[in-house]
Amino acid sequence: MDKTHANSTCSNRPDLRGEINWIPFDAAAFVGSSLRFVSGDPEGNRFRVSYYLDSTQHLKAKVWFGPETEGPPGHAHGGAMAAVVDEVLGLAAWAAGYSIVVGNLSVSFRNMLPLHKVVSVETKVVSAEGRKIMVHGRIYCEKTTYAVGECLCITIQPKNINIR
Ligand SMILES: CCCCC/C=C\C/C=C\C/C=C\C/C=C\CCCC(=O)SCCNC(=O)CCNC(=O)[C@H](O)C(C)(C)COP(=O)(O)OP(=O)(O)OC[C@H]1O[C@@H](n2cnc3c(N)ncnc32)[C@H](O)[C@@H]1OP(=O)(O)O
Repeated sequence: MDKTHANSTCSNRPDLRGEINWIPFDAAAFVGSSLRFVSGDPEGNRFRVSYYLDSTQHLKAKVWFGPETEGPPGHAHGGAMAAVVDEVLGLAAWAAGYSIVVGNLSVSFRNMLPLHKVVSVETKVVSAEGRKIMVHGRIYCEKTTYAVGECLCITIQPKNINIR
């Protein structure tokens, strides 16, 4: 057997089920098929993602970090975590009704994230002032926080966006 996978859960389907009271959120139906970089390959070895809304309508995600997200040996690349924060927090603004792109993203890496792990992402739209929508969030599993993100989203004209 390939040593890399001998002790991993990679060959098993990661459990991306939501928590109690989370309702599945169909991101592709909502924003079109362009959102592929992080969540577009549900059978792949990079990320696998399921989206949900919690009981307070905040966007949540379950994310599996596969072997192709590797940075430090056995752990996720910081850019992989940043990409997840970018997509999930940006999508949270869309789910809250804002047509945005991300203008500024700040990510603090708090703990190394082991490969093959399923983690949760929580989001909260914390303010909306003019065109500036601030979304906060974090990647976590149980009591461990892997990354914290602050995402400044800027509204754009929906007519300038080609959703497909
Ligand atoms: C894929 C993204 C979506 C693309 C649309 C496609 C389909 C839509 C459908 C679905 C999408 C759904 C979900 C997407 C969710 C997540 C995707 C991941 C998120 C991304 O991956 S998304 C790509 C990366 N993203 C960019 O590629 C942005 C490049 N950039 C620009 O397109 C412009 O730069 C823009 C539009 C941001 C602003 O340009 P602009 O000319 O319209 O407006 P302006 O510059 O006047 O700024 C107005 C006020 O925002 C302040 N402001 C602006 N930028 C700031 C910054 N960085 N920091 C602090 N403040 C900032 C100004 O200071 C001013 O503030 P004030 O009014 O107070 O003076």
